[in-house]
Amino acid sequence: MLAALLPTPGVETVPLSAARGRTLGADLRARVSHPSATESALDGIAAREGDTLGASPASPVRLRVVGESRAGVPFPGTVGPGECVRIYTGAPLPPGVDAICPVEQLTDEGSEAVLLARPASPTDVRPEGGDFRAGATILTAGTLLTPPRVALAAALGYAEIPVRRRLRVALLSTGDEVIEPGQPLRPGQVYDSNRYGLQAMLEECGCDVLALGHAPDSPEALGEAIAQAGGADVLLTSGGVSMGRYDFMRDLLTLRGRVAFWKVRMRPGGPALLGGWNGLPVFGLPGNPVSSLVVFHVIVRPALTGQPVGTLRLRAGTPFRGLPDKTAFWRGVLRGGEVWDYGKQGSGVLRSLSEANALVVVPEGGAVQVGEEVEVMLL
Ligand SMILES: Nc1nc2c(c(=O)[nH]1)N[C@H]1C(S)=C(S)[C@@H](COP(=O)(O)OP(=O)(O)OC[C@H]3O[C@@H](n4cnc5c(N)ncnc54)[C@H](O)[C@@H]3O)O[C@H]1N2
Ligand code: MOO
Ligand SMILES: [Mg+2]
Repeated sequence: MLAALLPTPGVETVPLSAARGRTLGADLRARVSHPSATESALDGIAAREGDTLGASPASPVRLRVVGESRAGVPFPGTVGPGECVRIYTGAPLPPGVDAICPVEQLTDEGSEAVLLARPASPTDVRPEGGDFRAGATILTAGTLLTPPRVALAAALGYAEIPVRRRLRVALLSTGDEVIEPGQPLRPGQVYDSNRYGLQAMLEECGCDVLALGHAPDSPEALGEAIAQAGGADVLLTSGGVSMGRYDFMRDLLTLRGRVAFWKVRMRPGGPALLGGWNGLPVFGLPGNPVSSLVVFHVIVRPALTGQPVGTLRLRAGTPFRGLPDKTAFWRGVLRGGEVWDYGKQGSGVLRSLSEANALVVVPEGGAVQVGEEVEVMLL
């Protein structure tokens, strides 16, 4: 799917402050080492380890204080036998020094420090390059820039970084009965929840949304609406992909574009479609509100972002039924380290999707008993 249909977006440069949620466009090598020098992890005094070995409350060790090393302001000299410097967290270790005694284990008498315990070095020393070394490739192209990775990019020495251009995704709701929220609702009509849910999911994964609004159930109107998607990288539609007389998406794409796949052995989301229209990839999501959002979660988002859906394994607190010919993605809730069936699994029950916090993946033909482990996607 990725190789055949989706464009590889170009790369642009953005300041680090605008990088969160973007995808890295090139490998990043460390421009510096971190730490940039071997430094202390504690506030205390730094000395030669050999001078400190016997220190205990019963036999304190006295060392002459010859200066201090602060973060960013190293001690300029060398520390000799019987000497020490005051040192602070992040400050470079002066030459000759290899042990840190924290303030909690010494008395500072001004010109002398009295050590009451033997330092627990080398754990309190952070070696130069212990996090990363200058020149090493630390972040690779295609990586999603989470907040810790933005911080890491800054630590590597980058003020701006190459990121993949945001995908421009056109979004179209279909259905004669589908109307804008806020209007009076006649019996049989439904507010357009898919448009807002899908738009929010697209924004969450860093896409620019081209809102095409809504088209009624006619091939002509659908064709006209789809033609408005020019300039987008991908089109997402919802509704009209199943078996009804007024479900036109598949026929329309078969006649005027192409269909790469229609129907996926999953529930919800069974009638999902992937096709093309003048070179534009088209995801036809089912109209049922839960189905469209679950297909987005399981298929569309990984395709758009290149990021696999993370899963974990949890014990089932309730049984989960399986389906003979489909993988089921049941709505679940996490409770006491287990996952429980939310119930109300109908594809139109949007409220249960909003209250669930997990999709429980039950493989085709399987069923899960209480206490068994099951694969879970967090929502
Ligand atoms: N005979 C069969 N019938 C159905 C099958 C099947 O295999 N055989 N599949 C069912 C499954 S599974 C699903 S899922 C739905 C998919 O339906 P469509 O994609 O054709 O969607 P519509 O018919 O247009 O609408 C279905 C349902 O969703 C509501 N809807 C549509 N758009 C929106 C929107 N933007 N916001 C909120 N709700 C929306 C619509 O009113 C309908 O209730 O087909 C089954 N049928
Ligand atoms: O597969 Mo449909 O999506 O059950 O409702
Ligand atoms: Mg239908």
